[in-house]
Amino acid sequence: MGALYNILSNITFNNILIGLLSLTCIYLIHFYYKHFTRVNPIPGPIPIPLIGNLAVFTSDIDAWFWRLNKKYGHHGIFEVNIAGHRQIVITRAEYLETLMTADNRAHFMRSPQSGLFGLFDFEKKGLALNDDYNYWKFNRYIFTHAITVLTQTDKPSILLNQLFEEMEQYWIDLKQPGEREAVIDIAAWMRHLTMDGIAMLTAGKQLSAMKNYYQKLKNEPLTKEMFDTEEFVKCMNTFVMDNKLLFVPKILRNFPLIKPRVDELLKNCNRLYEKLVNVVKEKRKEVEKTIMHGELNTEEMNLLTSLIIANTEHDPHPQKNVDPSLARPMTDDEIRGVMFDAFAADDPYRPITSEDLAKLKYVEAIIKETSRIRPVVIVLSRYSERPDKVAGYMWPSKTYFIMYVRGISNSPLYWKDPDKFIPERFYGNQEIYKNSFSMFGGGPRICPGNKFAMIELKTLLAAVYRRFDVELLDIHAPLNLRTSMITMVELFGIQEQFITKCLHPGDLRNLDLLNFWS
Ligand code: HEM
Repeated sequence: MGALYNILSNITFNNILIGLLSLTCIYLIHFYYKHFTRVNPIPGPIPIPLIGNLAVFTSDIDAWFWRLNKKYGHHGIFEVNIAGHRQIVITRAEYLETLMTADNRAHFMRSPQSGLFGLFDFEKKGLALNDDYNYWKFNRYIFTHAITVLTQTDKPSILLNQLFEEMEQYWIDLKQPGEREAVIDIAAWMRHLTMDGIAMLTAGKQLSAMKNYYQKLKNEPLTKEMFDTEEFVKCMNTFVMDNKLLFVPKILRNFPLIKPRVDELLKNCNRLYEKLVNVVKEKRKEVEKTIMHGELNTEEMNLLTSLIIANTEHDPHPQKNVDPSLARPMTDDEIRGVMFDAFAADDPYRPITSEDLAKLKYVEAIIKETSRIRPVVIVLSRYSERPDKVAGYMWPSKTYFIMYVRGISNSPLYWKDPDKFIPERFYGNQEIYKNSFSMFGGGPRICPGNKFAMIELKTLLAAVYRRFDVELLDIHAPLNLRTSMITMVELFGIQEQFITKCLHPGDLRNLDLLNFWS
């Protein structure tokens, strides 16, 4: 005890400083030693310890990947480092085969829970960020089943037609008397319409997001309902755009510049979770009541009801010979996780029927060509659980892979004149090079909402262009896109503080001009 006291009392400030510097030096030497002796060294920017490549956090991810692909992507593979994790970026369609194969158990997972993921309760919840294989499989199984049942009905297109009609009325009303045209922020309207649609389809619940947005544009006095809905839309938007923070290494969580942003995102997420869990609880009570009165109408079910009764004795579509670990009902929190995914998954009237939709092949080609040039999801990630050969190299387990979807779908290797907008590429019997177009990803984690999303996109595109003559307000204005986990048109207004800032259509820059057909 005395010796220890002697040692401690002789430590000076200089000793502490030297100690800290030595530790930092050892860490740096260790980091760069590991970097320069890594398995399969391939080209890529040199990482900074802890952070990796700083550009991930400071610049637009889409523009960053585009630049890196031009510099390093020629051989079909390069590497980056995100928050201390080496990531192998694949830029050739032919190298995706192994990562996209449905039964290759080596690459089922998207990424292990690292960075700050643990704070946000994604572990074991939902699908998109769920990285516990067994829980993901359970959620995926129930969600896919529920959404498949829904998309086999006419419900999604009937609902979208109704929503479009509602939006149309607001647009016409926003037009000044005597004018033939109005300036409309299409991106903001589509976001509100999507929120209304998802709320209706998932929970059978009126969110009135469009109505409230319209009232806001009309400068009508705030009601609690308007405030709650706009807050929900704003919270979702904040999560989708600010989720880069999830990759910040745990050790930096309390750093002065990072802490307030993480706290804000966490507060934001918790607000969303609370709202969603309340919806689930309410719906569960309602379902229990209808079951008690023998009134459960399985024809009229929405996604939430399907999720609540899945694997219970009231499930109208029980699956046979199911792995017993998949045969239990979902908890409220698990349902909340799946609903969160459905809301966060972005995309954006004689009513258009499902037969009409099947015929709209050219509209589908336009959607695909737009998505080829500017995919919503520019990169897909996978994490290997076992050693495997990818892009000609043997990789150990626990390797992170990134499939650079935007680079591949714009590569002259697979597309003639890749910069040109040619929907005909997807029309008729044109051959598409395997894995060179992955709008909805591929393999076991392919987007389970893909059919629903296509119905939504086709219905809305056809409905808007059937009724309106659409022109860009400024054809030369740059595309106002922002990429986090997904690429979106930047929304004006929703990013702002709702109470302090109310926008008039005239305030909006870079928007769409609609000439009404009168
Ligand atoms: C234009 C619309 C959409 C696009 C472009 C899109 C695209 C994607 C992509 C690329 C993935 C990753 C797939 C992979 O890793 O291989 C994904 C995953 C997912 N999407 Fe979509 N999606 C859209 C709409 C939707 C909708 C409307 C829903 C729900 C109703 C949805 C639910 C999901 C879920 C839950 C996942 C995670 C699946 C998993 O990890 O197992 N998506 N989506």
